[in-house]
Amino acid sequence: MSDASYLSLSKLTLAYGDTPAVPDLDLDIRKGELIALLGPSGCGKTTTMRAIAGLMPVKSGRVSLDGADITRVPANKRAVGLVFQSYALFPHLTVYENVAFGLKLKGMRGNELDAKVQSGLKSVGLSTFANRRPAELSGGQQQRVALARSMVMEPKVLLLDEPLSNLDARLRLEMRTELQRVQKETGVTMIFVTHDQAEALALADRIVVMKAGKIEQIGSPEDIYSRPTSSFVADFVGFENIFQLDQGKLKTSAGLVDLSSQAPSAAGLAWRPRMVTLGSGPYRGTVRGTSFAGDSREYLLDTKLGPIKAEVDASQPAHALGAELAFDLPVERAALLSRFG
Ligand SMILES: Nc1ncnc2c1ncn2[C@@H]1O[C@H](COP(=O)(O)OP(=O)(O)OP(=O)(O)O)[C@@H](O)[C@H]1O
Repeated sequence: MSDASYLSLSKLTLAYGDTPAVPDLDLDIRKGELIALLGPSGCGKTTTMRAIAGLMPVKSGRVSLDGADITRVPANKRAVGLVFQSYALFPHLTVYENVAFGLKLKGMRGNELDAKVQSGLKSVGLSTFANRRPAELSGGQQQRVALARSMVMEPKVLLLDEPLSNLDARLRLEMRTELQRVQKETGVTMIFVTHDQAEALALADRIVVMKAGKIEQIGSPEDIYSRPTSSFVADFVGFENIFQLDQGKLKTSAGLVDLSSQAPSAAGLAWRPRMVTLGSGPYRGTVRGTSFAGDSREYLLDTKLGPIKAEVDASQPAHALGAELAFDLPVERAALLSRFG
């Protein structure tokens, strides 16, 4: 095992009966990494997590962890923790008893048990809530109990399935920081599933973008945000102006359109709205829609390239609906897509 493959999925194929869900997946995760599995509904995120946890039979391929093949090892013998979106706390047990539950099953008792539970509660800031029951806690606090309950088991890998999706916006931000802190403090390898790109960008060391059971791109948050390599990833992370290149020109519904400078070698180009130059350039558009977003203003333009979205600083003079504007899609600012469609 190298450092780069603490948890390794090799040619992993997963199916529900005869319906394939994940074909031939390869993924290597380093010890101590915080990984986000990101992708639209149905792309296979949960299925992949279930296979790592041992809750899904593997059709073919291999899962290895810390140098051992765990493909056929039962879930409770894998040292893999799982935190569900619904927390799954025992309602009749106190916070303390919930955190102690798994340790007791392992036979831990007395002072050793007490010390572990106290330290688990402390690590998520819930020491003073030990005697409450789950129903007497906020969603964020319940999530912390679920986290503490998994962490005290000292898993080699902790899997979190949409861990923040049941929380309101403020708690979500709070728990993001909390998750990151616990992960950095303990150094546990964490994989979390999300379909929220902002969450993945904010939390992860590396993001794995999945599409239809396959990995579309793996990279740092900066890579995924700024350098998507396919039109699918570009679209998923908020690029709006996405074009296929054909003979060095932009392919549009009205035919091929020249670029404003030499075409790079790529299958396609993509621009975020704020990468579009508004007010000068070789193209013309008519303002069809405008929306104000505090710091910026977004324009929807009707153009011969099709609809173009541009975003400018709100301090710039506003343009009225129907105004004719020049614009540019600067080639040097575009994301270069090596795969289109
Ligand atoms: N119990 C099941 N039986 C049959 N097919 C299933 C089952 N669970 C999931 N699938 C299928 O497997 C594929 C992957 O589903 P999975 O739940 O892993 O996706 P996901 O990315 O986690 O989606 P979501 O974000 O909606 O949870 C989908 O095509 C889905 O329809």
